[in-house]
Amino acid sequence: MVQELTLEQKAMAKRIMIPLDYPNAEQASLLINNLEGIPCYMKVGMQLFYAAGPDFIKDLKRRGYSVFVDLKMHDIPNTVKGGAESLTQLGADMFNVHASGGSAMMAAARTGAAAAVSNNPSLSMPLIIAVTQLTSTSQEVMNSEIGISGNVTDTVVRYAKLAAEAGLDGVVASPQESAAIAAACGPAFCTVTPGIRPAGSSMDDQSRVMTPGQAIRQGSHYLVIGRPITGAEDPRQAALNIIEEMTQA
Ligand SMILES: O=C(O)c1cc(=O)[nH]c(=O)n1[C@@H]1O[C@H](COP(=O)(O)O)[C@@H](O)[C@H]1O
Repeated sequence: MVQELTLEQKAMAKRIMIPLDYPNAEQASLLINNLEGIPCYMKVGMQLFYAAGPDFIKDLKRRGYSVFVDLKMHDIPNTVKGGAESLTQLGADMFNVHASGGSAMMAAARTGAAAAVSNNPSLSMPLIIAVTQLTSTSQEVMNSEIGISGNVTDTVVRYAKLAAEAGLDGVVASPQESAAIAAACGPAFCTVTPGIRPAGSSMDDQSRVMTPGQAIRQGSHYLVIGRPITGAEDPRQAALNIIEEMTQA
C-alpha cells in the first residue's frame, strides 16, 4: 500500500537523492519499484551508467523522475564541454564535474550544456555541480595524501567560490560544510550533500557525515542518501523514517 505523504513530507522527499549504485538495470528497478510514490531525485553513478547506459536515464525520465547523472567529469575543457553537451541532450536534470579540474574546465561544462539547449530548445539547462572534496576524504588524507594543507572546510569553500565564479549552480560537499558554503556563495548556491548517516548507522567508507536532521538544519539543499536506504532490510520504511526526521528538523 502506498502510504500518503503530506505536502511537507513530499517537499522533503524531493530533496533526497537516491544513488542507484547497482550493477544492472534490473536491480536498480527493484529499488525504484519499492520506493514508488515517494518523489525522490534519482542519481545514476558510474556503476549503473557504465552497465545500463543512456537508455536507463531515458527510462527514468519517462517514469517522471528528476535525474542526477553523477559521472564526476574531470578532463581537459574541450572534452568536458562535449560530455556536458551529451548529458544535456540525454535530459539530465543535474550532472557534476570535479572543481579541481579548474575554472576553464567548469566554464566549458556550462558552454557544452548551453550549446545542447540552443540546438534543441525543448531541453532545459541542467544544474551543473562541482565536486569539492569527496565526503570519504578526511582532513588527514587531504593533507598527507592529496597534498592540500589546511582544513577541509576552507578548501571546500575555496572550490565553491571558484565554481560560482565559473558560472556553476552549486557544489557537492559534506553537510558539515553547507553553512560555510552558503555564507561564502549565497543561500541560492546549491549544496548537494552525501555523507548522510542516520544516528547509529554505519559510516561505511564515508568520513565527513551528518544525520539527515542535522543536514537540513545546516541548510543543505539536497541530501544524497544511499546505503542507509538501499542497504536497509526495508528500504521504503527507511526512506519514510528519514523523510519524517527531515520534516521534524
Ligand atoms: O558526487 C557524489 O554523488 C558523491 C560525492 C562525494 O563527495 N561523496 C559521495 O558519497 N558521493 C556519492 O554519494 C553516494 C553516497 O552513498 P552512500 O554512502 O551509500 O550514502 C554515492 O553514490 C557516492 O558516489
